[in-house]
Amino acid sequence: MRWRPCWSSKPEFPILFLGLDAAGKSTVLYGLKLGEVVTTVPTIGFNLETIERNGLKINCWDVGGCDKIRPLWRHFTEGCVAVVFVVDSNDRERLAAARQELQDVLRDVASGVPVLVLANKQDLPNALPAAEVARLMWLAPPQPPLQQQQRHPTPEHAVLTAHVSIASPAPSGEGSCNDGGGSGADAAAAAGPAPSPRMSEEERCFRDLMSRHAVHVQPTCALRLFGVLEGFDWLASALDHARQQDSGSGGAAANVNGSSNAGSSLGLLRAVMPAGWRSRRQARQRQQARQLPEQHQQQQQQRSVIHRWAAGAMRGAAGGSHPYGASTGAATATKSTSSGGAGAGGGGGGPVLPSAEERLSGWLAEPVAAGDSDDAFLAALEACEPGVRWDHFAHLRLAWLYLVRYGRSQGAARIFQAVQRYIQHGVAGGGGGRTFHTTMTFFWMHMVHYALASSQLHTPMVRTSFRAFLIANPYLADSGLFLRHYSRARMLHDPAARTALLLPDLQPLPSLVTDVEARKREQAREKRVAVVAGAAAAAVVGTPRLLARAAGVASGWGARGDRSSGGGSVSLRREEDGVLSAAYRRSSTSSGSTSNSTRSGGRLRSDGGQRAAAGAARGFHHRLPAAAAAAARDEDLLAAVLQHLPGRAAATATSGGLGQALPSSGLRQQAQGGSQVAVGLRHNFEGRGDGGVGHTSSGSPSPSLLTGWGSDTLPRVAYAAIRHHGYARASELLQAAAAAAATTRGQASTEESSARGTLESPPALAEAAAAASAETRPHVKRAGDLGSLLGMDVSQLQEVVRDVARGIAARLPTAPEPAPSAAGKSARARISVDVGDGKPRVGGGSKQGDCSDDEEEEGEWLSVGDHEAWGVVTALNDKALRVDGEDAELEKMLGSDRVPLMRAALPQYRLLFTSG
Ligand SMILES: Nc1nc2c(ncn2[C@@H]2O[C@H](COP(=O)(O)OP(=O)(O)OP(=O)(O)O)[C@@H](O)[C@H]2O)c(=O)[nH]1
Ligand SMILES: [Mg+2]
Repeated sequence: MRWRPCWSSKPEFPILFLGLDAAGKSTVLYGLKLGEVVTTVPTIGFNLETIERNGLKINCWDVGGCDKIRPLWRHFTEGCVAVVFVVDSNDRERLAAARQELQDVLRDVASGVPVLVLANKQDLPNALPAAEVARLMWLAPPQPPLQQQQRHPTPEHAVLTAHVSIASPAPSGEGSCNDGGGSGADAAAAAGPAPSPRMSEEERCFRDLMSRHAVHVQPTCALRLFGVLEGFDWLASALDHARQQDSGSGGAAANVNGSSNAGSSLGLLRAVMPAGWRSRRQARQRQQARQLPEQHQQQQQQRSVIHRWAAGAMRGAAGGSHPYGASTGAATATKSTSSGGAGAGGGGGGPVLPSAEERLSGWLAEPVAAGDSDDAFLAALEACEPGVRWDHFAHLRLAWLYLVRYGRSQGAARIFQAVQRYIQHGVAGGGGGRTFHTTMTFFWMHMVHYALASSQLHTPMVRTSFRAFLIANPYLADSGLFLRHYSRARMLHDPAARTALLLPDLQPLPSLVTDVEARKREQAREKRVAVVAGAAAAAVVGTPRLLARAAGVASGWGARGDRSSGGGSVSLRREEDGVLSAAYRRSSTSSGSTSNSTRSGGRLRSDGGQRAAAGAARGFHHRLPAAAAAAARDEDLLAAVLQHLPGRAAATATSGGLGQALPSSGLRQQAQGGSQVAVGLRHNFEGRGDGGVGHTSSGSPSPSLLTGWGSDTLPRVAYAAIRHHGYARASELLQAAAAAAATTRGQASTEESSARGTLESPPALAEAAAAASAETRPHVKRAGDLGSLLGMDVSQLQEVVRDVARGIAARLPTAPEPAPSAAGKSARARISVDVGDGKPRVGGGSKQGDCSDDEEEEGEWLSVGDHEAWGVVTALNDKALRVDGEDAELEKMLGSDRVPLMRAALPQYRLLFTSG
């Protein structure tokens, strides 16, 4: 595409991220942008992100690498000032293909443009070292003639020997095939052709091409953000070098620093680019256009689509709104980002999908035939048996199955093969007239992939049950979903869409699962939490005064700590919206009873409720009865859950009858009781407006209620409920489940506090219960806002399913440390460091409980990522912190004599200290 100048005050550099599919381009880009690892799905089209460094704006174009998209690369080359080529070092078989693609694309890139090759995925055990990647890609200096080399007994030995011979002389940095700061001339010397009679024509050609560029091979692990910055340091110096050379030779490089013609990136590019390259390229394009008018026309179309997306992204119009509205649930997990710029705008809440809802309800209501297993379905499909179901349901199912079983790359290939083969056999849809549609197949495969990636983060069951997958992603049932991205003309009437992958012309397909916009916001807040982490660290070294001061600073209360007060505690609590509450509690001990006060937001309050809730946090259980946990059939699970809902509202509700329709589970009676409870609880919620149903349950259900709730339980319940009752009534059930969770929590609180003998008073219990039920309030409110639960649509139901499932999962007593990719989705961490008696005690666990009186203090809360929270818990417990902050800040926080102590004693964990 033609680079369009952006008249901003800062010079801009367009940089291209290229590489085969799944090499890690998007991961690298967002690692660079956010300093975090994001969850990706294949990029269909491109991502465009601006990174600002040292007063420079770098526009990074991350273009999808799958084979169907690679022809698009050339549209992006014009005007780029650097190429970042990402290689999967673990994918040995495709190194040659990667080299070929690099060669092809560099033909369209101006001479002198530096090329940074990232030998990515170095963390994988089979990854080739960067030097070996360089050698195999002909980026390292050529080997001496064979007769001068040792003969290798085995290929493995050859690789090893070659690796040593290349890597050892590298003068700067591991795996560098030429000096990072070196000029293009240096690179040319390294990669250029050498007088080797053994060199093939192909290699000679490649080396000749590469000799026009400065090249650097950098080992990276994008998942750990290792090596990436080093690579870009090289790139920066290479660009700098190019500019200096250019200005030295009288070029217009003064523009770079914003002097004459300031801000014109085009001016900058012209300064950086050697003269004449543009006209050569244009001439080649003209020639191609003459040769292949149709192809040219198609290219023009693609180009205009890219233009539109890019313009959207440049304007920041992408906005991050998810194309499927609320239906994709998890707050931190599912929004599309500025990927490719949403030229057509995301459309906010998105339309209700009545057809999808009906269709999904219909699918779920279908009886599952005895032999209808996933294996049987695939086997019949692969054997092209005539009777195999071949409709939208079947397409989704086959895409889901292949992606779950074979993963991203292999799965995609199998989907294409299966569909193509099936159509070729003429068995699809009664035969005749059907042809394979590349763009349509791609679209659905991508959407299934996206749905899988975004929902599995918080609902693992979507990987094991196709029906659960559908429930979690109901928008997929809409067979017209593609119309949100493609015009009819493009998808249905353009013959090119059948044979090639056309980019959507309305809005880009989602390519990132992580909500990048939210991440950016969170980062801004995370700065502040470092102070709290400092407070926690101070607690470890036993400095109550510093702890107090740090905590005070952290929450803007002023330094109130006092060594003589006997200390206090800092507690952090992460909320669903990513906010972390921080509270410093000073404690004073008198006559055997502890009376604590929490100073927070300028108010002093009793922390009785907090203590009660903290008890609930530690002792909280949702016990699912063994019968239910073992229930193989979803219907039985549903019935068991209904049976164990608290009985308080049984007397008040008579109209719901959710369980009455349960046809064949044999648990009708229990379910019936439960259904009444469900409705009753809802009424109760609505009536009181505060959701306070918890401990007052007159049915006094067993305190061992609902253990075994996992993130899969609720989707299973929901599935069964939807099957038997339809969406509307199922939503009531979910409300009830949420309420049950709250109720149980109240009971657990009682149980816990009585066991500890610390709290028996009803008000405290009430507080704990209220705090617990507050969680369900949003769900109820959401439903209430609709006017009637019966009006609840698919997307809202979906939201409830996810929210509640997440809530319940988060409450499991042994909440595991969140996986990196799941950060921010489900785990909520609570940390407390008590230094009351001068000996720090560290506590941590999943968040619940101590939220009873924090609501008003929201403004005072600090944020922290899950990793930080969990990291602090783990680290403090292990007594293994690595303090990696500015010495000056540390000293401010801890006193200069303590810095070495901290560093020595706590080597493992990184805490960034800021002064707040
Ligand atoms: N083990 C490991 N996995 C990585 C690394 N970098 C990326 N990945 C994973 O590789 C997969 C592909 O990463 P992406 O960033 O989406 O790859 P991409 O190059 O953008 O792929 P396309 O968009 O299809 O062109 C993801 O599952 C990443 O988590 C790495 O350094 N190590
Ligand atoms: Mg990508």
